[in-house]
Amino acid sequence: MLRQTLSRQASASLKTLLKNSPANKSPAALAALAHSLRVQSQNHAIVREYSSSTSSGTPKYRSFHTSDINMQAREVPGFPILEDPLINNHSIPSFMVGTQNGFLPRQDPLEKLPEEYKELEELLQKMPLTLPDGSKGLLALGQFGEACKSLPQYDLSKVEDSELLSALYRDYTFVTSAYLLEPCDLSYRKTGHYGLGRSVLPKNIAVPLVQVAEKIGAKPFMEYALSYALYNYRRVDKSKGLVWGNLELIRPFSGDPSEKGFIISHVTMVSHSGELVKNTMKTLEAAGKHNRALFNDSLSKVVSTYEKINMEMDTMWERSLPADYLKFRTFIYGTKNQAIMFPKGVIYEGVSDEPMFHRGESGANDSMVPMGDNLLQLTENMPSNPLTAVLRDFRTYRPHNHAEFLQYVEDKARESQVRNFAEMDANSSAIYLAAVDQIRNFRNRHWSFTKEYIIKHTKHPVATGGSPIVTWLPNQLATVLRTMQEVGAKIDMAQLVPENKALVDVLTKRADAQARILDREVADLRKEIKDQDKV
Ligand code: HEM
Repeated sequence: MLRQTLSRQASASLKTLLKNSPANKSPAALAALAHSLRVQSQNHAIVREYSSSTSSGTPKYRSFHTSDINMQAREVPGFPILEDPLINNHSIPSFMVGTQNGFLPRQDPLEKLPEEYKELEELLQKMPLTLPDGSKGLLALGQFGEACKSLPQYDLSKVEDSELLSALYRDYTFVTSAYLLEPCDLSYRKTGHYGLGRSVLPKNIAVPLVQVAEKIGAKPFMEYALSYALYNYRRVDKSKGLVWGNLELIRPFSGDPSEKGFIISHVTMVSHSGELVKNTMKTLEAAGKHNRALFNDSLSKVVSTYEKINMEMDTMWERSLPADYLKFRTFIYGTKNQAIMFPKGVIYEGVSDEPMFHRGESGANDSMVPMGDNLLQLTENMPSNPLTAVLRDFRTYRPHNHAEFLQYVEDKARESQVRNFAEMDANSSAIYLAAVDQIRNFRNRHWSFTKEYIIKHTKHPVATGGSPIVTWLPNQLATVLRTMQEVGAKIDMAQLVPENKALVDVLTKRADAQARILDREVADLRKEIKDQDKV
């Protein structure tokens, strides 16, 4: 009944939106809008429920049901993707997959809160370890927790503007993480050990945070896309692009230039994701229709887009220095699988007496690599083990529309048998191998980041997202390398055009060598860092 009512509300809002919004003319935009409203109505029905199970350590806050949402989505053919980001629309969610905005928000993030939230805005301005004028902020002085006491408990129940909701969610998650992790940061800077975080989130923070999280269908804790990285940039010159040099952070924790480099590098990479989405959809369509020429062309474009993204990623080394990472990392830890900081989770005062546990902010919640994993059917080639279960869990920590889209790509690739279709033709196989190699390139560089930015500086066994630091990333990288070996071994080299022959030769040899090195590295690091089988 509730669902029917919400559906009726959704279609009424759809009519109003279509009437008022001249930008919504394209069929894809209309389909996406209709879909979003159905999803919104569906989500409202779901996210308000709380799970009763707590003793097992499962989060009390219940996550959404992808399958329910998919049932709704079947009414439109394929997955509705925004061709126009509808930047003037403040009703549909800020995060909706599009061929222009990709996985970035439809509108640039709201930079400053309206006057009625001035106490929250001022608190955030004074929060960072180092303020823009070089002086010490509240976190450096250990005064943030105390300062939170004077924050009014705003009532957010009437807020409906999606842009404002996104900004409030971002800002409350920043306050929450700073509040909970301030003691850990102080302790880490003094002793090199994190110690206990705060275990109770006061109600003037917890209640509005949960209100806004419910409204946008998110977990009430900092997320990669919805707050820390993809909703945290501003263009210096509004007429210029999303490029390094034209982007600043909205909310820093530390104010260190390396923190800005770390976050903004994610944004500049994701700025290419629209192109990736477009060609992923074309590849799926081509495989479904057995259209070899379109398949080769669109999958080649997927490869060249990942190349751009990987080149952008490589600039991380100079934009954010390995020696600086641990200076700002403390604030992005989660409360799940963090036995040292949050052994009993966190109680949200005024919301529930049961503790909640959430994974911390992590690039694992970015959607570009999961989309590639699903398109190339790598996800289903992952071993069936607890580490792969963590990968699945990470996929619930992102905007609903991204999660649904990833599910769609996974289902569609399986239905169209993307890998088999590629393997039926030697030259398509070579392009498929090149696409998997881009995912290898990403994961291999990423594994180097993890060794250089983290493992060299701390023996803390768990990453910010709550995964075991030595074993989790190699679980996926090893799958990629194994897939390359499997595919490479089946290619009939005599059928390849000369450039593909050279390519296949290089890619398969490199995959063999890297697989051997990775095994050795993991075995050695397991001796240095404990608890690597705990997930
Ligand atoms: C200094 C740079 C970086 C470091 C030290 C780093 C560290 C990590 C760690 C430790 C994880 C494990 C998950 C967890 O948090 O529990 C992770 C996962 C991940 N990160 Fe990063 N990261 C960096 C940059 C990036 C960038 C720029 C991206 C781009 C979007 C990214 C995307 C990912 C992805 C996709 C995963 C999941 C990996 C997989 O599926 O195998 N990371 N990151």
